[in-house]
Amino acid sequence: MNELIDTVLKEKRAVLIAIILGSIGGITSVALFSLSGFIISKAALLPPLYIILFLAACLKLFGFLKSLSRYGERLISHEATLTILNDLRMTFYDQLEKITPRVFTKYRSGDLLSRVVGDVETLQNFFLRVFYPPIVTAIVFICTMFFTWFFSAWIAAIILLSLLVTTVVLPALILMHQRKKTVKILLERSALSTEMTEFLFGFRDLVISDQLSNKTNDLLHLAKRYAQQQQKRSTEIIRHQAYNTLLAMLTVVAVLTIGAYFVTTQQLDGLYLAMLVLLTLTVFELAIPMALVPSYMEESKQAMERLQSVMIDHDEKIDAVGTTIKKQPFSVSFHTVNFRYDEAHQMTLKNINFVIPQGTRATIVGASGSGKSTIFQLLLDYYSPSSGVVCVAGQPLESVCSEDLWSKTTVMLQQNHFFYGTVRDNLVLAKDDASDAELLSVLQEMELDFELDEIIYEKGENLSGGEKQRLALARVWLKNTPVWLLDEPFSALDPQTERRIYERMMQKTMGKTVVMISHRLMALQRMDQVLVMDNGELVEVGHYDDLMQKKGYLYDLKQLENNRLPS
Ligand SMILES: Nc1ncnc2c1ncn2[C@@H]1O[C@H](COP(=O)(O)OP(=O)(O)OP(=O)(O)O)[C@@H](O)[C@H]1O
Repeated sequence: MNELIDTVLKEKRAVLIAIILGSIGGITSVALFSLSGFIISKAALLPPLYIILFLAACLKLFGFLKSLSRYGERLISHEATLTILNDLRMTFYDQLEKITPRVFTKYRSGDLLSRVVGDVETLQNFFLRVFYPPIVTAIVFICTMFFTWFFSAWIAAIILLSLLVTTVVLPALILMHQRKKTVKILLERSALSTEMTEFLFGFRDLVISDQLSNKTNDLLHLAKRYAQQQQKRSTEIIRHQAYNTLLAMLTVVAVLTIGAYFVTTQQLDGLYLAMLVLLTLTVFELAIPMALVPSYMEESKQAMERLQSVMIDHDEKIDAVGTTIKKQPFSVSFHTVNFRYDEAHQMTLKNINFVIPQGTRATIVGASGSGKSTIFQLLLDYYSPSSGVVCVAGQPLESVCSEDLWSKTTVMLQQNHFFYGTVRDNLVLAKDDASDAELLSVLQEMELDFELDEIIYEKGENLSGGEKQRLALARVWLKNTPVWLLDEPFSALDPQTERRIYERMMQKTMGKTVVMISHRLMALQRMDQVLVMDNGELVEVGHYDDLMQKKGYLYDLKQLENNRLPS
């Protein structure tokens, strides 16, 4: 909550202006209606016309001031709210970026989406309805009280008592009652968003496996539960508003009754009775929204806690400030590295040691599931080793700024994302200042016959597996930093295309540090080193010719491949 208050206080100027304008709006509103009551009573006594004209002019002035200040208050407060929400969303996103992809081990995409969109959106109520309106209401009430005091201390006391019940006692009771319900509504929204996202991701598989109607029913059930929660909340809000309205009406009746009594006992001039009644009615109208403060406050608190909880587990990563990598291309090394994924029962990497000197090329081979891609996960600082040290350019990775590492490394993973948009949009992600001529030349090198303005569907749905891979390779070509990490870059290509693009890659990466993961044991002799993984262990490292001569793991793998795929 303190963090939320700090964020709001960054907009001090807006807060102050909103309070001033809100107070002027409230006071002029009370003045407008009080004066109306006074004019009605005064007119009955047939005063000189100029007095009526003067009072009517004041009435117009109050009306004008009320509208102007209300407009100003809304404008300033909404502008500040949008800035606050923008700041919160950016901060959350920046922090999320630092802990991706490790954050996905605990949170699903839809849940994160619901937090970054829904929970942040919920926080708008904190400033607009919780933070400054009670201050405005208090100021207006205090001014009204002083004004009323001139005419009757008793009536002022009644208003004060009702004020305390409306703004303190009732909200406190509501808050106690509200807590559990607010938690539920955010959780239900999150559950719906999470399932909906997975539903969309897996839509095709659900259709194929004839599970669409089951999953749709699950979703409808979640949507119903969320709608029920929303309905419950709306009912609660209306009920609380009704309590306040009832209280306001009782106060008006009390003021009228006591005022009428004081008129009969001549303790109050009858001229002011209508004014005091209308004043009470107006000032309590301002207090009715106070009934919503507890539920909005609780909801904001829950939303903020949900945002913070994502970060709490990873704050050492968020707060880390690393140094930049000085050398280009840089070496890559693992020193006695052991690693286990959070949920895994056993070590995925066991005692891994290797050095890939700067400007050399290495291929990691091994059976599926032997831990090859996990080496990349650690190298890219997506995960930290359970023990041991991963170094780039001789610097331990934990002391390196991750953004610097990512910007200096050209990476192609097994799964590459394509966004809905043109071929150009998807390529310039790798190099935003690339000219059309450059993009077309890279497409040609990748043997892709695409127009730059051709549309690519979400996740590259309208591309073949091989086209996706070549488009991802085109990005690699464009980024082209001195260090390349490629995970199975040719697995979806036919052997001829693979050979041609492999050849181009070898030309392009001369003098660069390259680490490539490959299932196929093709052209390994052209690499400086081959690293052989088996069941999480690095079982062989060396030049292809030496390893083949040794007739160890690599030799066996090669024999297996030859037997399986006769040349
Ligand atoms: N995010 C994860 N959380 C938990 N376990 C994981 C995760 N990613 C991979 N694993 C497990 O770690 C082991 C090694 O996986 P990894 O992806 O590194 O293998 P690989 O050698 O690259 O396999 P392939 O050649 O099939 O891509 C596997 O048993 C896998 O199930």
